[in-house]
Amino acid sequence: MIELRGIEKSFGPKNVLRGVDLTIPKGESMVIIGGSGTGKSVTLKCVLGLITPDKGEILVDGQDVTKLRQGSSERDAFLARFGMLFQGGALFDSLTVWQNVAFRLLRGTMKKTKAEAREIAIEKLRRVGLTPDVADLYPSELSGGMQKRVGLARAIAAEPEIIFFDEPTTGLDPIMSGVINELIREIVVEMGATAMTITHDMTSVRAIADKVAMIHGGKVRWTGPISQMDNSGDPYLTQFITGSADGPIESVR
Ligand SMILES: Nc1ncnc2c1ncn2[C@@H]1O[C@H](COP(=O)(O)OP(=O)(O)OP(=O)(O)O)[C@@H](O)[C@H]1O
Repeated sequence: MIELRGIEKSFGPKNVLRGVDLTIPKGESMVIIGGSGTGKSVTLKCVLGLITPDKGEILVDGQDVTKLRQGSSERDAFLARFGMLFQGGALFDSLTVWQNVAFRLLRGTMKKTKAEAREIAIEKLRRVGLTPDVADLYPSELSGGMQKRVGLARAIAAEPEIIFFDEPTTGLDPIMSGVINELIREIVVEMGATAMTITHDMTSVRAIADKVAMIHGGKVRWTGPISQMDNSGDPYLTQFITGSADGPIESVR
């Protein structure tokens, strides 16, 4: 379970987060939506411990993330429980596909032998629809959609309890986006993982979410099950999901 309580974060005069409260129960998939620059990435970075909030608590299974010291063994053990699919895949160009997937299995607390790591990598590649012959290729030899699959295989390689997806469909065509969304949903359900996703893509929201949270004005404006999103009665949420220029959200034209 992930709990954010009263998270505040400013950068200079800019108050980005003004008291974000959010609970993601164990095994649920929460998708965070909101306009550009509303603080979705800042929220995610706070949970990952990459940004320290000015105020508030972030509890992951009761442990306060904001109190873990950089570089401490507690923090390393804590991060080992997370899987992450970054925007754009973020693969290492100089490593082969299987070495990318097995990245965390080749070093640190999860270190396995090279042969074991490669075997797990190939099994995870298969899970995301890639055949073993791609294992020895380099990321630059793959299409964008295949690179996303490799990123997904890497995110699940260490069997994390919690997975983060940052804009998982950016840069993909609508059909490939649909395939990736479906895979994410299947894998999250199958692993019983707790998932937190940031996206602009409403198709992703509908495919991936159990629950949705909309961030606006530095706070969670609305949160609820995906089934209630279309009839929330909240004018901000309605404007956002329908992509309308008219409504309470100011748009710069
Ligand atoms: N390290 C930083 N230093 C200064 N300002 C920052 C920093 N990180 C984020 N910001 C500011 O915080 C605000 C929120 O940024 P954030 O990236 O979280 O938005 P977002 O909701 O993820 O947007 P998008 O959907 O466009 O990715 C922006 O105004 C951004 O300029």
